[in-house]
Order: sequence, then C-alpha cells, then structure tokens
Amino acid sequence: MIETVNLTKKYGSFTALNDLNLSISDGTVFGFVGQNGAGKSTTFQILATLMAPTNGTAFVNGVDVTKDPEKVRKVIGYMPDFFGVYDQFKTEEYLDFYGASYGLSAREREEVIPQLLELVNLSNKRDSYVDLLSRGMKQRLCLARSLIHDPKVLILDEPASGLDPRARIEMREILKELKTMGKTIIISSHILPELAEMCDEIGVIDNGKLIATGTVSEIQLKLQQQKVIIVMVTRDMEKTIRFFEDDPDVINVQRGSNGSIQFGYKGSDEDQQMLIKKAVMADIPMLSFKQLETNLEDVFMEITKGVEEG
Ligand SMILES: Nc1ncnc2c1ncn2[C@@H]1O[C@H](COP(=O)(O)OP(=O)(O)OP(=O)(O)O)[C@@H](O)[C@H]1O
Repeated sequence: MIETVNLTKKYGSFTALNDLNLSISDGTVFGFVGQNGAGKSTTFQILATLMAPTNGTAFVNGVDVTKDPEKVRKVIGYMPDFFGVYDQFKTEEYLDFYGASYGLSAREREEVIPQLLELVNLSNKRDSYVDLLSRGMKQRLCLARSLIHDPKVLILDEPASGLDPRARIEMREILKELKTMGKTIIISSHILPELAEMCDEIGVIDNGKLIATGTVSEIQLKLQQQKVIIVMVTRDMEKTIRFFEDDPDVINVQRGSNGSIQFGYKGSDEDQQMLIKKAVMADIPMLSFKQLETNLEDVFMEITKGVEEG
C-alpha cells in the first residue's frame, strides 16, 4: 500500500507538489502521468525517502516515510530517472556491489544475480562494462539493481524514457512479469499510452496537483469533460464545501486560499446553471462562481500523444 496525505513540497517559494492525496493498494500497477515538471520525480523522491516533504506525509507499506525512512528503504526498490557513471564496473560486479550494500551474503548474491540478469535479459552481458551497454540495457540493469533485495514496492521514475520502440516493448514485458510476481508498482511517464497497457490505475498530475485518477478510459473521459470551477465565499466554508461535494457532477473539491474553493465539474452548461441556482437557494454566501480557463486540454493533448512522438 502506498498512500500520500496532503503531500506538499516547496522549493523556496515555488510549490512543486500541492496537497497530493494518493492511495494505491497492494499488487496494483499505478501509472503516474504528467507533463515535464509536473511533480512526478519530486513525489517519487519523497516516497523513496531521499527528500523530506514540506508538509503532509506518505506511507509505504504502512510506514511513514518521514518517521522511519530506514524501514521504508527495506521494502522499496527505486529506479531514478538518471543513471550514474560506473565505468569501473562490469554488469555482474555492479549488481554484486549493490547486493553487498543491501547486506546480501556472498551466497545470496550468487543465487539472486543470475536470476535478475535473466529477468532483465542481460545474462549475455554479465561481463560487459556497464558504460558500454546501450541505453535500454542500462535502464534494464538499473531495474535489476532496484530489485536486488526483493522489494515489495517498486518506484520507477520514467523507466522507458529515451528508449526506442523495441526497447520500450522489452521494458514493458519485464514490468508485466513483475506485476505477475505480485509487486506493487508506481511508475511515471509523461505519455499516457506508454502506461495505458500495463497499468491498473492512472493518476494525472499537473502543476503539482492531482487532477484525475482512475482507469485509463475513465481518465480520458474525465480530462475531456472536466471543467474547473472556483467559488469565492465570505464565510461558511465547511457548509459550502459540503454543498458542492453533494453534487454528483462535482469532483475533487479543494479548499484554496482566501476563501476560495476549487473543484472539477463534469455537468453540462444547463446542469451548471441549476447548480448556481441551488447554491443561491441554499444560502451559500458566494461572492463569485467562475469557470477557470484551464490547461486541462493541453494536458490531455500532451499526455495522450503517441509514444513515437513523445
Ligand atoms: N531542487 C529543486 N529546486 C528548485 N526547483 C525544483 C527542484 N527540483 C524540481 N524543481 C521544480 O519542481 C517542479 C517539479 O519537478 P519534478 O522533477 O518533480 O517534475 P517531473 O514531473 O518529474 O518532470 P520530468 O518529467 O521533467 O522529470 C519543476 O518545475 C522543477 O523545475
């Protein structure tokens, strides 16, 4: 289980993650999709205990990442979106080095490393220098490294980025195999079709905010249909939030600053007129009700691009 609770990260005055709430059950493959700079790597680095959040927290396998990072590290495998330089290592030595750093005995390493090389199709490269591997091979080696201690949870930051179509398919096949092994996987990409086939659920992040979650087809529908509304009230914030939450076309009501409330709306223009009327009749002290000019359409266009174009 992976859970984030109001997860917020600020870099100076810039908010990279804004009140992110995610819940991913055991055994799920969860795709985290968003444009460049949306906040994916920031989320993953917090989940991997490499960075502390500014506010909120996250739980991995029930353990709070801010309170017991050591325990979290034991159950996660993290694949960052960059690959370091390891010119002195051959493939097998590289995995051996990581196995030893995780405290695996020589015997355990001897057993597990050939299995991992087999899983990522690198058995025939065991004696090659890491720096001489192709990009796709390096990515697969990096994945093998993240699996060395048999973690329950995998956090994979753009594992298919920069790969050619064939290497992408290879990566996808390996991930499918990991899914059948029962791992909980959170995987990011800036392209929805890349994740569509292998993920049970998808979350879309934009400007540090989660703007939609669900299955791929649910997401596509939501992003196409959703408007974003901002309501300003002078008082009765809680009552107003409850009022809008009760409407079946309202999604994801969030409290903003200075008396504002923001939510997604999937009703028609007529439904929206009714909603305003009902709000007035319910004595909601609205100063304004405004439909935002959103870039949801841009997000939709960007993340649904074909993989070849991405
Ligand atoms: N150390 C940092 N200092 C300041 N700003 C940062 C820092 N790290 C990230 N950011 C900013 O935070 C935002 C989110 O970055 P993040 O790397 O999480 O995005 P991302 O969704 O992973 O993007 P990409 O797909 O390009 O990897 C970006 O605007 C980025 O410029």
